[in-house]
Amino acid sequence: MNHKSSNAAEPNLRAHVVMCLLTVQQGKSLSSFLSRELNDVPTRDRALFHELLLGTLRQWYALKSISLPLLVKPLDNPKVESCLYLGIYQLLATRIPAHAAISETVDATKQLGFESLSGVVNAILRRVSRETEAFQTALAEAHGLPSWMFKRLKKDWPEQLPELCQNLKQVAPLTIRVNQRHIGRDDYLEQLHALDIAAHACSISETGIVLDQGGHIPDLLGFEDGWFSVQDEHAQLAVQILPELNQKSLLDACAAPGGKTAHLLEKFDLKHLIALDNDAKRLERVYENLDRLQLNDCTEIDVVTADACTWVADEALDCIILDAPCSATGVLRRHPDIRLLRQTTDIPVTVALQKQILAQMWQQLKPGGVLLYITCSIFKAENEQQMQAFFAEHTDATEIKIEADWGIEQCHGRQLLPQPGQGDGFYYCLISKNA
Ligand SMILES: C[S@@+](CC[C@H](N)C(=O)[O-])C[C@H]1O[C@@H](n2cnc3c(N)ncnc32)[C@H](O)[C@@H]1O
Repeated sequence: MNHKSSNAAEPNLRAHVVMCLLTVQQGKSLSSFLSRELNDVPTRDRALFHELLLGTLRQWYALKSISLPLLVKPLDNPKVESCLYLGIYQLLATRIPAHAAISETVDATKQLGFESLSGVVNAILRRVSRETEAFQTALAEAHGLPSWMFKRLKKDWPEQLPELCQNLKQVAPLTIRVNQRHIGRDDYLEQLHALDIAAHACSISETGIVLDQGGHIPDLLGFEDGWFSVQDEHAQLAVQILPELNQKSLLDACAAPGGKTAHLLEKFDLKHLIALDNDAKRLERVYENLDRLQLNDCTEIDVVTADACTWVADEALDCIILDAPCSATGVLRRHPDIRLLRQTTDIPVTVALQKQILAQMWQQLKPGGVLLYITCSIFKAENEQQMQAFFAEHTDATEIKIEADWGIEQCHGRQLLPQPGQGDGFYYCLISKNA
């Protein structure tokens, strides 16, 4: 990405953040470019750069709603608009002194070539800095979602809506899954505490630990030796829900980057595991993860690049995990760019793809076998309603009710919504094929 300014001055950190905000507005996901951009940032500034970029995206629509009334006429300029949101974010949600936030952001506006509009940015930021408390209240009260997403969630979760919107604006905790083949959770926690690392056991996942402070994960005890993986608590429930699978054949139908594949191998002594995905690049991460976790030689493993809409197994399988491609609205806290990237028109397309993959995978399952359908979506169209359509069309399918004290029971399956300090939004439905 070229983030050189139109004048000769080297762009400051805020200008660099604004260029990244613009890249997201143009439709690129953070995961496709963030690590490259971070490499261009001096080490001492990386944490600040990361916080400003993700924080502004997290609050994007809330910042938009509170800044609109401050404009005499619409800015109609995505770069200057981004400068404004970034500036307001710093004033209302960080400890950066107001004078520094304002001057750096106004400089960035100029460096990006908008000298004439820098006065508007300056005036609005000064006003926000004079009335911080009122604006902080407005920011906290804003739902912070694009209006189509808000309307859909209002329809799907009317009772939970206010809390849900607030929770979606939070930062997700850093959660790991302990590799039971190397060390037990209690032992690992004890070792972390002995190193003065604040951490606690997850309440629902049997293998999860929440790290109370961030940090550089590869430096954490046992990382190189495969003692743990980073994985959301609610994502860890997939393997907890499944029946015992020792000596069974299993297909992980949308496997990359292999979070659930690895967890399956940590828990069960499978006869055969197929990890399938249509993204060869993402599948490389499955090899890397299984290698680090030392899970390569405990089972016969095939990693397959193929389209799950058409792929046919050589032999029918005992169990299929279908972690379907989805809107990823359940993981907005970890991927705040999804707020800007996802469009309402994406949803029916995604639902149709899920339906096609599900129908194809169902044919690869043995009679008597089980399929676990998973999404990290909080939209009913991808979850409960997808399952209603599936059961209506597949008379050889019977739901196995997930009896649990977590999540919300749906007419089919269970829905987890993002919880403060805990897991993300996930949906699970367990289905058996009539023998
Ligand atoms: C939610 S992610 C899977 C996460 C993975 N199960 C884990 O736990 O690490 C969904 C995956 O579906 C894959 N995918 C999307 N469309 C697909 C298709 N038609 N066939 C196979 N895989 C597909 C994507 O490449 C992506 O890796």
